[in-house]
Amino acid sequence: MTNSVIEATRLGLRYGRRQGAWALRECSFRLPEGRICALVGPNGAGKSTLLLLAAGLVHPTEGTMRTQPREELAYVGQDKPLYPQLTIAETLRMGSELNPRHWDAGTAQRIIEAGNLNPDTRVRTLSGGQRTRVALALALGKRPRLLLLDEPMANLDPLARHQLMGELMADAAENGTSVMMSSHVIGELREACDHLLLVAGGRIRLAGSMDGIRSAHRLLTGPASAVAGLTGHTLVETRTAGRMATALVRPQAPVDGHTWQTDDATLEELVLAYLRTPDAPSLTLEDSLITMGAQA
Ligand SMILES: Nc1ncnc2c1ncn2[C@@H]1O[C@H](COP(=O)(O)OP(=O)(O)OP(=O)(O)O)[C@@H](O)[C@H]1O
Repeated sequence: MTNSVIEATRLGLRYGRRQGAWALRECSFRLPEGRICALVGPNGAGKSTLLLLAAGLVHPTEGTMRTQPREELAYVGQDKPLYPQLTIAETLRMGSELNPRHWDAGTAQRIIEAGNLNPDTRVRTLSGGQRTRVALALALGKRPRLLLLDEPMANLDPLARHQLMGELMADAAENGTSVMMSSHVIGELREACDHLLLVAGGRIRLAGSMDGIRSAHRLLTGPASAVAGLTGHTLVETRTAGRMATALVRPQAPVDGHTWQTDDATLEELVLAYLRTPDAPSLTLEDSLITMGAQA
């Protein structure tokens, strides 16, 4: 089995001492090394909390989080703390001084140049999107084994988003970097990511390789009267319109092809079906299951 870069076992976090609600509860999963993982879920699902735990910036209330040591991981949060009075060049110099053994000046510089940024510009004069680029240059320059990104592209225009995502993914592929990245833009994740973690209400709903999760599901279209006959399969969601129904299922046996038209579900269809149906049974694929003896 591939090494894990993250292993969460019955992980839970409650903000505040006693009365606070649980932001995450009973989360168990592993992230195999080398994956680019999309972290998806509605507002308040627990995505930022999970990334903070993976970055070692907060500690679990219960359970365990095995992750990478500080010098092997880079975390870029939503607020991108940079020193406003420093220039871009000074910011990168600070990065190299803080990471003397790992620093990859070429990569950091390439990310800055690709955004046509002048290294002598002060951070305080940069736009939100330009700051994102500097924060990513700093993170990638660190040459991390695990890169954690909390909605990294949120304030970028669509073109800059597409470009920076391309640069990020090319860099991760070249260096075998494992990435966990939260975003609400499913289209961008579908292109870039090969692994999925869907969180809702502080719980893991789907975990595993993107291909594995997609091939575990079928979208069925057929007569509404036949829905009752689907009990042999794991039913995620059914929707009826007049006499017709669509059903997202995890087939447990061959599907009756005379009754149902069978299609692959898109990533959007899968995510939305699970979010609309909080009671649908969760799925953690084997590649994401915590097993005894696995090493983070
Ligand atoms: N510092 C905090 N103090 C108290 N509660 C918090 C704090 N940060 C987050 N929470 C709560 O924890 C839960 C999970 O929040 P979190 O920010 O992890 O969600 P998220 O999935 O990242 O949401 P979004 O998509 O809106 O960024 C929410 O109910 C939120 O209100």
